[in-house]
Amino acid sequence: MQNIRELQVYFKKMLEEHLTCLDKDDQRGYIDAFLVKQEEEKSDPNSFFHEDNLVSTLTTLFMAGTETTSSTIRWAISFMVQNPDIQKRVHEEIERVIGSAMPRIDHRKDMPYTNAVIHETQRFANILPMNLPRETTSDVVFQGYNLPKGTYVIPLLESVLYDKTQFEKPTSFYPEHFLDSKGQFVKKSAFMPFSAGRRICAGQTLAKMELFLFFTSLMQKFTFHPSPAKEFYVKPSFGLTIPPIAQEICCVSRTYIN
Ligand code: HEM
Repeated sequence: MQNIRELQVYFKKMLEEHLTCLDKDDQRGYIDAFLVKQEEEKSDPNSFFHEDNLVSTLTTLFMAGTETTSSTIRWAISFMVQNPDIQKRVHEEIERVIGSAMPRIDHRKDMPYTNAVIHETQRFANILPMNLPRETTSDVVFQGYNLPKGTYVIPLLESVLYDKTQFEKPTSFYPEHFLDSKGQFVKKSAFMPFSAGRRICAGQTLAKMELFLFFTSLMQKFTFHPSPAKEFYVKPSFGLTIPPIAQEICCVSRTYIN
């Protein structure tokens, strides 16, 4: 998919296909539910349920929901290559809790170390350091500062994710940030890669499930090593979000899996 325009053309085509076999008593998902609502409200000129909004929300969901997760997984793999001891502990936990079964989301509560590694990946990778830009819709007084209506606001997530009053080793990859002394997972209020407040990431729950399932599935099947031919670096690149730079790595199949 080259750009937003191409994506929109693709979604418009998809809507036409959905319309040809739409059954309001057997809705297949978001698009069908939206189209049924659109039909119900077609006489209302102020309805939000029209084609432009459907294409726009689909484009937003697609763009917000793909690169974010894939960049985070790329960081997680990079951190595993860079930290073989941490990778080994994740493998051990997977062997103990999941074995060769297919990873499921209910495994997560029994996998504090892996969960901490994923949280630490999101904290340390910091893929949206400047969040999404926002604008005040009315005059606001925030902590003694006047922000007139129309003020451009860039909440710096990085300032929280790397806050040394909240994280013991903010500039290191340190999964223990999310573990207590007994090795149990602990939540941190400063863990804000999804932002906070009313405009917090709409896909947060889905993203957390995806990250756990994708990461454990990859780690169950592979051990990740640096390529013997090239030096391995963990460095940020550029993009809509911030992924790591592209690198050659070796993915060695884990033999205990049949
Ligand atoms: C690692 C994965 C993800 C991260 C780190 C992430 C992070 C964020 C952040 C920081 C925002 C801006 C919130 C704000 O303005 O305060 C955001 C917005 C949003 N995200 Fe995510 N996101 C992720 C995955 C997803 C997924 C999987 C979806 C859906 C499929 C999604 C859908 C959205 C949408 C629709 C918004 C806009 C919300 C709004 O403006 O009200 N995100 N995300």
